[in-house]
Amino acid sequence: MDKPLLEIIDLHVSVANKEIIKGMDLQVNKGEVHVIFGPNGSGKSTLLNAIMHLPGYSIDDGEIRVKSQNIQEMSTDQIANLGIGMSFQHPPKIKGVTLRNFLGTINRSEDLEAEIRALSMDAFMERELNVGFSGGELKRAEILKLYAQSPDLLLIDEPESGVDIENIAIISKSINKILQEDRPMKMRERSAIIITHTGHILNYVQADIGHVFMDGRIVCTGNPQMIMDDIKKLGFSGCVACVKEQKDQL
Ligand SMILES: Nc1ncnc2c1ncn2[C@@H]1O[C@H](COP(=O)(O)OP(=O)(O)OP(=O)(O)O)[C@@H](O)[C@H]1O
Repeated sequence: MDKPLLEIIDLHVSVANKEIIKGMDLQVNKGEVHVIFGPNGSGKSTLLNAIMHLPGYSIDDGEIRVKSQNIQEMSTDQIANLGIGMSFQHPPKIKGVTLRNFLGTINRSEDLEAEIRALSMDAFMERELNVGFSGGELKRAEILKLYAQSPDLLLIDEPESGVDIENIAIISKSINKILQEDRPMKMRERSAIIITHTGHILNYVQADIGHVFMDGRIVCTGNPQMIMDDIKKLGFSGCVACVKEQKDQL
């Protein structure tokens, strides 16, 4: 059995002195795609930002292990070098650095030029990174960045927000390529955590495990499509009622 790619144990994270993640556990194994659903402001982005040790996110308790290594003392760069890549919900603009220069410094893929064309990013290569990019262009650039980086674990924050249906299909194709969807499941080396509001991405990217994240914790885990169907029918208030009912039965 391979070691888990990511283990999160009783994690507590605060931002601006406010506790946002209140004790959560998660394990991601090689080849698994996890999807996290949750209401606005519940702490989903905070989770991904904390895994990457971005500034402003304080890990107050608990542990994050990547490939069995405790990453507590590691910098964002060191975590990325362990094989974790993140695409942001709101990617930062970087003036003075072109998309071409940026990709050149991180590229580990063999066929980047083909993927630049597949994501229709040819015309953006000499532009400053994310400066003036539209919503769809930002997301295509983020996924191209992940493609170049070819990480073992992809952290994808809201790939479909601000993106039209055609672009979701283009972005998903690229995500599937990174996730080696052409291989039988057991042969896939890469994993992902995808945060989604609409669940639209599930029409294109096959997810194995779904989680509902509310008030700083995972409150439910199961089949992603079934969870999404329930959320569409009953809303997140339906999740609250379901979790309460299950607790009452214990
Ligand atoms: N730098 C910050 N300063 C103060 N509060 C912050 C900061 N960053 C995040 N928060 C707060 O932390 C909470 C969780 O935010 P987060 O972005 O993780 O939620 P989310 O579940 O990803 O939300 P959404 O679905 O709306 O993107 C929110 O209440 C947010 O206002």
